[in-house]
Order: sequence, then structure tokens, then C-alpha cells
Amino acid sequence: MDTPSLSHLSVKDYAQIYEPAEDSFLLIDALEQDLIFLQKMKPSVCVEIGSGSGVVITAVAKALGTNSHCIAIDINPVACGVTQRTAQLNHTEVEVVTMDLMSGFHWDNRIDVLIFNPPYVVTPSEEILENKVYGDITRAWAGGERGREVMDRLFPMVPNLLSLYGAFYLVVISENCPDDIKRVMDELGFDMNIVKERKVRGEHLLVLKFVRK
Ligand SMILES: C[S@@+](CC[C@H](N)C(=O)[O-])C[C@H]1O[C@@H](n2cnc3c(N)ncnc32)[C@H](O)[C@@H]1O
Repeated sequence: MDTPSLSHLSVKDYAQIYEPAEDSFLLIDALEQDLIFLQKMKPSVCVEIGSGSGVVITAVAKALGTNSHCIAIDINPVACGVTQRTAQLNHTEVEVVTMDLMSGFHWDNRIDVLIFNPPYVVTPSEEILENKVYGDITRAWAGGERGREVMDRLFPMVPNLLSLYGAFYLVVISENCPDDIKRVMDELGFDMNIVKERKVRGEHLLVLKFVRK
């Protein structure tokens, strides 16, 4: 999978949106490792929640081609605009929606590939609550207690989002307690496996994959 060009972005943009980092590139590597699985699946709909710069969903859209409809969601409208530009400048199409997680639509098990690199850093809960102003960069990383407060809101929605053979890819760090996430998702009817992991500057990053049991 080619890493999309982000040459249109400047320091000014990165003051408002998440600058791709090791977690973003580990996620792209994990999706590339699973590319044959994804191509065989022939996904109709791929959704990335929290697209930020758009680097991940643009890479996916380019790799899967026009038969897959790619949708990017971010709570930060600046990130949505940047994602749109990233897709256009890399000659691919991504539909962009400004939204809190998946709250705005009834998806009725239509998503074949769901991707989320969430705000996972352990912070006081107030850091999420106090920064509800859209465009606040803090929302890109502040995860509250155990770094789980944002992703925990998504988990119960996954059974109604994913199609029968769909897959959900999630970036976490060890502080998010992956074993507990496994238990939560097991109760919701999903098997979990680790697609890729990397230790970078004291952070143990993992890309988890969930499919229906
Ligand atoms: C760690 S960044 C990941 C950005 C990009 N996907 C990447 O890998 O470089 C998390 C992203 O999630 C977005 N986000 C945070 N809370 C959200 C929510 N409740 N709903 C949708 N997006 C959210 C942030 O604005 C940010 O762009």
C-alpha cells in the first residue's frame, strides 16, 4: 500500500489536526499485511472513524479501488476538510462526514471494513469533557480513564455496524488493557486477534482486528 502524499499540509494545519505518527503508519502497515484478505472480501463500504489528515483512508481507498465506497468520519471539521483534500490530491475518492463516532446514521450492518485509530492516551476524563469545542486538537489524543472513554462508546455499536463477514481494525496501547477489550468484544460476539504490534519510544502500540465468531 502506498503511503499517500501529504505535501499539501503545513505546520499550520498540524496545529489543528493530528499529524500522522507511528500509530498511523503501524495501522497502514497492518492493513497492508491484510490486503489480500481485504481484496478477497471485496468490501462495498469502508469507514474510517477519526480520519485526521486522511492518510489512512486515502491509502485504503487507493489500494481497494473504486468498487469500494470509502467514508471518513471525524468530529473535527478541520480534519474533515483536510481528509477531503488528501484524497483529492492523491487522485482517489473519499466521502467525508463531520460526526461524533457513528451517531448520525443507521448503518444496519452495511460496513465491511471499519477502522479506528482513536484518542487512546490516558488522561483525566475532564480533558475530553472540557475540550468539546470542535477543532480542538486535544480531542485527537485525549482518551480519558485508561484511554478508553472514546473507544468504549463505539464498542456496543459495532454489532449493528459491521456486515456479516466484516472486519474492525482498532489501534490501542497496552494501557488501554487489550485483554479487557477482548473480553468486552467477546461478549458482543467478536473474536479478536493482534494484526501488528510495535514498541516505539516507551509506547506499546497494537493493531487489533475483530471479526464475528
Ligand atoms: C489519533 S487521531 C488519528 C488520526 C488519523 N486516523 C491517523 O491515524 O493519523 C484520532 C482522530 O479521532 C478524531 N476523534 C476524536 N474523537 C472523535 C469522535 N468522538 N468522533 C469522531 N472522531 C473523533 C480526532 O479528531 C482525530 O482526528
